[in-house]
This record gives sequence, C-alpha cells and structure tokens, in this order.
Amino acid sequence: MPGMIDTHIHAPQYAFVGSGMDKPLLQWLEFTTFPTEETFSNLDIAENVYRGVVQRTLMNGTTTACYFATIHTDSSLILADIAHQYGQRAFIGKVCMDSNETYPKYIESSEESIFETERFIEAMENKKYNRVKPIITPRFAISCSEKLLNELGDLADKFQLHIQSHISESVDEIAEVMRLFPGYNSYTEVYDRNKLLTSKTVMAHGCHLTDEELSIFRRKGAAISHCPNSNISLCSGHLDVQNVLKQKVKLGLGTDVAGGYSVSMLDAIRKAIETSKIIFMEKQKRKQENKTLDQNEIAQNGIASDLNSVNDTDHDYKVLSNQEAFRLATLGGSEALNIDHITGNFEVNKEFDALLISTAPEIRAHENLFEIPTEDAVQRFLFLGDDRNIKAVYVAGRCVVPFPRND
Ligand SMILES: O=c1[nH]c(=O)c2nc[nH]c2[nH]1
Ligand SMILES: [Zn+2]
Repeated sequence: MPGMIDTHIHAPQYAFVGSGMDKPLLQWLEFTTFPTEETFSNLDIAENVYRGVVQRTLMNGTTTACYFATIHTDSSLILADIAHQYGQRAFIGKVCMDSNETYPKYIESSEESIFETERFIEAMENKKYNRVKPIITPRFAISCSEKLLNELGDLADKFQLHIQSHISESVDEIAEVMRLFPGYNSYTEVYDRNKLLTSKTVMAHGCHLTDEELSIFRRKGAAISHCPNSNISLCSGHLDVQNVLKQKVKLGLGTDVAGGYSVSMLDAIRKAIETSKIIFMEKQKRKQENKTLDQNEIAQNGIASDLNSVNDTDHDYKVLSNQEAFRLATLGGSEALNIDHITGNFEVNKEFDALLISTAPEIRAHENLFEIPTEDAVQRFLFLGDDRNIKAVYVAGRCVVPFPRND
C-alpha cells in the first residue's frame, strides 16, 4: 500500500508520549509540554529522542512526516539530519514563540526568532537534502506577537516555504486568541492577515472553525491536519470531517504526538472513523430529541414551530468510510502538504513511497485470510494492524525499513 503521511507530529514530545493525558490543552502545554521542550537546548537529549521518533514512525509506516521540533535551531537541525539519514521524507519546523505568559522560561525574543529561523532555513538549504525541507512554524497565535507572525509570513513568502501551525483546537484557546488579538474578527483572520494562509499551509486541528473561516481556507488553498487522537485525549473537541470535505478544504491526518498518544497513522485512521461515528450519533440524538419536541408542540398547539427543525445536512450525515479514512492518511495527506505531484499513491511518475504489508498472523484470527475478500482483509489491517504487519517500508524506491545494517 502507499506510505502513510503524518501531517502533524511534534518530534520532541515523543519523549513523554502516553503521559500527561489528564489535562486540557493549555494546562498540558504549561505543565507537561513546555518544560520538556525546554530541555532540547541539550543536543544529546535531542539526538536521542529524535532518533527514536524517526525510527518508530518509519517502522509504523510513516513515509512522510511533518514535524514540529522546538525553538532550538541546532537541535532542529539534528532532527533534519536524522530524518535524512533514515530516508524519511519530512518537513522540519524550528518552532517560533516570542510570547509565553504561562511558562516564561521557554521563549525567544521576536528578533531572535526571526534571526534563528533564517539561520535554520539557510543551514537546511546548504545541506541540500532531497526530501527533507524546512517549514515555517509559528507555534500558535497565543505564543506569537503580531509582529512575529507578520515577519514569518514575509519569510515564508521570500523563501517560498511551507507553513504550519495550530488553529481552533479548543474553546479556551480561541477565547485567549481573541483576547490577545482584539483587532481581528476570527482566529483564521489572525493568520490570514499576516500572510500565513497559503496553498502551502497546513493548520492542525481546526475543530471549532466556522463555515466562514473554512471558506477562507478554501480560497487560500490552505489545509487542515485532522488529529483525532489528540482532540479526544486533551478533550479539545471534534472536527467534523464531512463538513470540511463538503467545504472543499484540503485535509490530511496527523498523530499530533504527544497530544495524541499513538505514533501510528493506523491509529489516526481509526480515531478519525470513531470521531465521525460520535458526530453521527450526536446528530441522531438531536434528531430524536427534536422529533419529540415537535410531537409535544403538535399535541399542545396543533402545529410544530420550525425552531426545532434539524438541518438538512444532519439528515444525510454519513460516517467516514474506511476508504475515505485510508485516503486521508495517504493521498489526502500529500494534498494537504502540497506534495501530491510527488507522493500519496502509486500514480505513474510519482516517487515510490510504499509499505509491504503482511496480514499474517496477528490479524488473521482463526480464518484463512486468503478466503475472505480483499476489502475485508484491508479493513482488518486498518483496524487491527500494527508495526508487526509492516514488513518493509520504501521511500522514493529505497528500502528504509528494515533499517540497513551498518556492518
Ligand atoms: O496539540 C497541541 N500540541 C502542541 O504542542 C501545541 N502548541 C500549541 N498548540 C498545541 N496543540
Ligand atoms: Zn500539535
């Protein structure tokens, strides 16, 4: 099958993956994330954790990863070098943040952030990696001044680079953004007016974006990275994937390690389907409640007001299919990262990013898989498979898993 594309993952957060899952976003950043990321000024820590995350994601079939690193340029360069060494296709973002009210030790000045970002871009260009590229990375609006956002928009334009950040992940986060940016009408406008929404932009989460904001995304060609594990783990909200697709906004999937506790894109596929089922059930429940309200009104007034009427879209809401979720993890991700002319499926002239899957024996249960339809075998792999079923991984035709032996 085509290699999977993780459109949003925090490499340093692999250090605490699976822990700190009991806090909402802003507290989780303050008490778990920032104190850990701060330690990445130490290059040995960076080297150790980054080697681990590149190995683990590759073994789990992530042929392309779009990484956040930390504010530290030299350790971010180590991540780039490790991705290159292991042959993973990657975008690497040196994180930018010149504002941090909750954890002021983890911060840089605006000037430093711009200077270091340029240094990062130039160092990456000098390395001439074929498949590892820099990406402009304002962490999120809360941690960036307007001046910094604006200058990062200019840098992205000057060097024609990709851009990544977070948007509308949790309700508390949005309230904080609107407090910090009173001159803007929406979270999307904060990025858009600072030139950060382009056809090479991928924004993580977007759970609470309005249709009006989604239409700005569509006009700009900007993409959303759906990170369902993280959305549930940090109780941030749910992204309505069907609505995003209906609004024709580019969409990929992300693990969002370590807001998400799994490095596996198979988990992202499952959680995307489960999130869609939760939304479906909520809509069904609302429909049933409204029907009861209508019946009560008819009994009382002889007629039902249309106040309770359910939106048309609620009636034909469909759960995300396995095929659609699989597409989001592969071709959808390549579209979101604007690299669908290079990878995402097996079209002629694209590079060969591929996984060799064995369904035996873990997911074969007691049946002989060869006697069941291929579609069922694929479904079982999507729902039950893990790195034991991924026997080989190829990026641009080169076998990168199993890892080549040095001897
Ligand atoms: O899930 C998230 N992880 C992060 O590290 C982060 N930073 C800002 N907003 C964020 N959301
Ligand atoms: Zn994130």
